Amino acid sequence: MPKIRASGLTRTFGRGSSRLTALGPVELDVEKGEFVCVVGPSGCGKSTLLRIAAGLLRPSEGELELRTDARHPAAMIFQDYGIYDWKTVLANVRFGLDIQRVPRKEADDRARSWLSRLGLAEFAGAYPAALSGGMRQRVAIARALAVEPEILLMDEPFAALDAQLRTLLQDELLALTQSASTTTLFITHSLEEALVLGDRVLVMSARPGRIIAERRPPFGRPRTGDVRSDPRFTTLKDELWELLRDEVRQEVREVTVP
Ligand SMILES: Nc1ncnc2c1ncn2[C@@H]1O[C@H](COP(=O)(O)OP(=O)(O)OP(=O)(O)O)[C@@H](O)[C@H]1O
Repeated sequence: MPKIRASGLTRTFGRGSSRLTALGPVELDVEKGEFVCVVGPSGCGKSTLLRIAAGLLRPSEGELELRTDARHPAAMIFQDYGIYDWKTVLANVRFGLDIQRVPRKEADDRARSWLSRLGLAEFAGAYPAALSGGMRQRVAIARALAVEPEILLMDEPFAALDAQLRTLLQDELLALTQSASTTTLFITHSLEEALVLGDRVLVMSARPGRIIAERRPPFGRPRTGDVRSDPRFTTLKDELWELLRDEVRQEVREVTVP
């Protein structure tokens, strides 16, 4: 049984002459423990897909089903971190556990243990304003992983970070999701990122976004960031870009030609 299944999933926005089909139809199965990356031109509906998966938006047609049990929910990480500035780092990481009514002591212990895994132990009592962008993003990751989610939904979580930090966090995410067998749906603009992280990379068309191709990077599991220097890496990246180029052109044409 797949952990995520979309069938005939479509989303439109607006009405009448301003009606716009943003996404679909999308057919998608993500198996337990699989890491699936989605790439596609700007505006093709990637975030819409993820927001539907997170229950923040409803499909217009079709459905998207997440199969989790109550103890291991789905967690979502956005590009803009989504952490609360008025809560300490520890309280931010404990947030999902508090919602799940995990007893205080256990929640504290679990939150602290995730903070130390992500190198943030000494910042437990700090407020997010005192942290760098990379540290804030690690708080968001710790918060999502602390609930031990069965499914992790990530919308360009590293897009705002510099290249070095991004590489570092990709490697951390690889290690964390592999050790916990988390099922992950990950949106990115970066083909490199998709190839480092994904068991599968799905390529979406220009709007309305449909899945037009799929590639399986031939790097085994457990995997580390070393795959970046694998000769097959560049070949695959070129191949993905080949698939994507026409879609990006189409999107640019739509934006520039009224
Ligand atoms: N709430 C909304 N109301 C109206 N239109 C919307 C809404 N949300 C998204 N759209 C439109 O739907 C289309 C898809 O948007 P979406 O944000 O899902 O694309 P995306 O692939 O994530 O884009 P990007 O890569 O630039 O982040 C866009 O044309 C966008 O303007």
